Amino acid sequence: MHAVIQTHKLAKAVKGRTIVSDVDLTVKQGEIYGLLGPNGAGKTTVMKMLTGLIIPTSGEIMLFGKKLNESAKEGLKRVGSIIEYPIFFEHLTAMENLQLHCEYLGFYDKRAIRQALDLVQLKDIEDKKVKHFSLGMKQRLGIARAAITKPELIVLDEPTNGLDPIGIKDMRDLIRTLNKEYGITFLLSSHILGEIEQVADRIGVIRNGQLVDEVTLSDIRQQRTDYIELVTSNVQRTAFLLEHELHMANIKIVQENKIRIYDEGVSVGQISKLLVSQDIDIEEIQKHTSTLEDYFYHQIQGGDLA
Ligand SMILES: Nc1ncnc2c1ncn2[C@@H]1O[C@H](COP(=O)(O)OP(=O)(O)OP(=O)(O)O)[C@@H](O)[C@H]1O
Repeated sequence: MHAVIQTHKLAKAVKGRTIVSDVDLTVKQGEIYGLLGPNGAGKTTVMKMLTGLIIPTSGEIMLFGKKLNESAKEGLKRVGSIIEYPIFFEHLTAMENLQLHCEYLGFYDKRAIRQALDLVQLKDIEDKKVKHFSLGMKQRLGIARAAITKPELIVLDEPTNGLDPIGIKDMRDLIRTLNKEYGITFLLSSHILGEIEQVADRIGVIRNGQLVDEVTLSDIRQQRTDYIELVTSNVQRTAFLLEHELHMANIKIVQENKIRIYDEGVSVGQISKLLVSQDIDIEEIQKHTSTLEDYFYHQIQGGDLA
């Protein structure tokens, strides 16, 4: 599939301190890509480089297949973004804010403004000043502003930061709608796995300024393995019984008194019943499910992923 963003060894150092290094990131057309990492990992810095707000110290950015640099910023016309917090003129209405933005861009089209406001479903706000908007409404207005020029890519830095659960769900629905119905590719960032996994197709994990992994959520879900772990003083006989009585083929003795059963379709109850009937002591038996958190915890050890 066509790459909307592709970076090669992207790096940024500020006053001699490296904050982002060696980032090879690919965002494909039509996908929702989530950049996941703890606070301070470098997400904002990467997004600022991708949207031309700061200049990389080294490395390369390809935007829509063309190099992005100081003298070649064409690609940015196809990008809308909210980096950090969306700032508006608080004493003006949504419409007035968007009009000013369009004038600034040299692109004045009242219909486009109306469409953008409709797109984010901001209603009954004709006379309302932005200072009376909730944070969720401001985020929506930010997306409307980013969407005015009908971008093919929207970059959102922590779009759910500070929102309440309903606001978070609304934002997620909005991103999905814009992605599915308008084919807009998204690059989002978050430090909360639970949020990003509900909306992203693919996740890039960033830690200490480096992209440590890039995975699709469906791949991780397939890799997830569930097993039953059993502690007993008689592992040999237990293994024998499981194989011969319950016809299990996927058993592993992991310690002298511990067995893991990876076979599917067998319950803790069935196993307990068999072993009790054979007078085998069970010190412990438990089903383990490796979660997405487990997966990412290994990627971001010591991080504050929620
Ligand atoms: N202009 C700058 N000067 C000095 N340090 C900076 C600058 N910009 C970013 N940093 C530092 O680089 C690191 C990465 O910052 P960045 O804002 O990209 O992280 P982040 O992952 O977006 O985290 P957060 O969600 O907290 O913003 C942080 O330690 C930050 O303090």
